[in-house]
Amino acid sequence: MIELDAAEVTAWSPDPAGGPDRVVRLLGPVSLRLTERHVAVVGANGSGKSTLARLLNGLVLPSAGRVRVDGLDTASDGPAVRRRVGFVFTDPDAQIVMPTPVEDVALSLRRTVPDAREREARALEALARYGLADRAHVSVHALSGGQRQLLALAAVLATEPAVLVCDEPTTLLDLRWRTHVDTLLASLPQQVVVVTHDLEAAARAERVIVVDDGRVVADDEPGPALAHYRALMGAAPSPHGAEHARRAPVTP
Ligand SMILES: Nc1ncnc2c1ncn2[C@@H]1O[C@H](COP(=O)(O)OP(=O)(O)OP(=O)(O)O)[C@@H](O)[C@H]1O
Repeated sequence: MIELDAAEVTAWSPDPAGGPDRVVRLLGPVSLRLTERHVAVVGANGSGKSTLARLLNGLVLPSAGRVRVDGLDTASDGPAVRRRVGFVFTDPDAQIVMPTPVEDVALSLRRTVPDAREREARALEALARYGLADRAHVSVHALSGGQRQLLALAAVLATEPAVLVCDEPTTLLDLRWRTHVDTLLASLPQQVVVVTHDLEAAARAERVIVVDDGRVVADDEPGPALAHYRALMGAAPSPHGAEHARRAPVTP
């Protein structure tokens, strides 16, 4: 379980008026218990979604309050937390570092699988699982954007994290790849927390957290949470009622 207790993130920021740097609050205080298998985080640009996502695996540490994953504190147990919580960035190029897919996935296994041959075999298995078997030995530059995002996911998932946090994993993808990655994320056995601007994808989560101006302003099932977000953005309600569909009563 992920627990945030009055977690706040502050940073030093230059004063636009030319005065001394000031401390600005980027997020919080936020208190949450995340137990659902699929949680979506939505909000305007610059609202604090990435900051919240990064708190969950210790990429960002709280300036005040605490963040714990299965009882492990992100501030004092960072490496153990990062073994439990995998993180996928919007831009796969931010996390692909090796020349070929098989080497890249193998790199992510370096701590858990000491034997190089076993590591390569496990990397090939992971690539096959995510539909990249025939791309295992090509240059990563020969992969499409969608294939690169799949590779980034495969490399993280190969380490078998208990939780996967994805920061806008489909923003750079076309509709076909977006659907593919969304379907993959929905099928994973682990807890998945996804930051997204895709409200249809958010509507399929069990819980939606709406962030605005560094605060959680709604935290609910998709219907009410996304209605709140649309109202906040001054957007018209969903024409298809997409965010209500999942929760519609089922009549026998
Ligand atoms: N290290 C930092 N120092 C100062 N300000 C920061 C830092 N990191 C983020 N910010 C600011 O904090 C705010 C929230 O940023 P964050 O990246 O969490 O927003 P976001 O909701 O993920 O935005 P987007 O949808 O555009 O990715 C922004 O105004 C950003 O400029």
